[in-house]
Amino acid sequence: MSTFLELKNLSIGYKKTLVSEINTEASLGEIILLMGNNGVGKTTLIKTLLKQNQILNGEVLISQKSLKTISQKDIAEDIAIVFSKAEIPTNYTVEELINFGKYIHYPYYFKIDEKDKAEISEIISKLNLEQYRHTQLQHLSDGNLQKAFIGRALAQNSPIIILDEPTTHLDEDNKLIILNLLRSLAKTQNKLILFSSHDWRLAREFADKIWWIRDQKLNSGITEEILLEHKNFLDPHIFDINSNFVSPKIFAPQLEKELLFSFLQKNFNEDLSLFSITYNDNLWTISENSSTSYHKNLSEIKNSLQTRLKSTF
Ligand SMILES: Nc1ncnc2c1ncn2[C@@H]1O[C@H](COP(=O)(O)OP(=O)(O)OP(=O)(O)O)[C@@H](O)[C@H]1O
Repeated sequence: MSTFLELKNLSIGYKKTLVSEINTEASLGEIILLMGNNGVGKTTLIKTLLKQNQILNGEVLISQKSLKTISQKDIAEDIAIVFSKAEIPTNYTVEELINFGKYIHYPYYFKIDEKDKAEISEIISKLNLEQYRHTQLQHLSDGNLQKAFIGRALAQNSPIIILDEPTTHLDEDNKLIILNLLRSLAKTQNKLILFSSHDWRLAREFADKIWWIRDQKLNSGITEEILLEHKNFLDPHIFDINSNFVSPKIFAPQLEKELLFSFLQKNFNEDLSLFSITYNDNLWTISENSSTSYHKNLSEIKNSLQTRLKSTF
């Protein structure tokens, strides 16, 4: 894979610098998750790449061309942006929206030709939007709306697709559909996909790399390497609702780990660090010194821990 997008000593922001000395790169076929707390500058970075915001220092190279030499009009040849829900144009159908992706290449009076039409039909079918082809955007579900915007970006045929918080308004099912779709686009169509989110769980499952903004710096790396370096990102201690509660050691896949943590935190006000709880083959094992017990579900775990705590104290 060769580098397609390079950020060199890049500083971004407004009057005030938000992130400085960004040095990183990305290749076609990669999917990159842009992370960081509210207000760190994720949208500002995206706007800078789209030339909607001035570079404060350093440079951006797309396919070895400096962004400074690419006109704002031509940037759409390189980067497609997928809008979020807030920006729905009303009274357009799915097909009309996806057609717009083609217009960036032609003057305003242009009419799309047969080849473009065939390509648009293929995009609609790939996104499973056939039955909504003539539906107006305001009547679509959030997931299908997001797909229609992705369709527009695909019609644009640009090598880079950027999405600002694409999953924020989506339920879990739609989130998975969209993320799987993005992953398959990166891999099968060799697109470079950059999307921002607050959700670290998405990183592990969907991103090849993380760009992570903190303390005015952008850290970048292979997802698993960043997560190994910062194990606390994977700890489920996100919402500390119970100050006396101390978690047992939990050995389980991330989702089960988070759910068990959340369940225990709601039900115990004690230090459970003496216990280890392991999930394997749909069975939970509680170990404490030399005693071990097996449980099928969370309520059984709760009963067992309560009994053990009573006998300890
Ligand atoms: N046009 C502007 N002029 C000056 N400051 C701005 C402008 N737009 C945004 N900012 C400020 O820049 C900072 C970063 O904003 P930005 O939207 O890039 O953050 P973000 O990381 O995308 O946040 P969020 O996760 O909340 O979307 C914020 O403090 C914001 O108020």
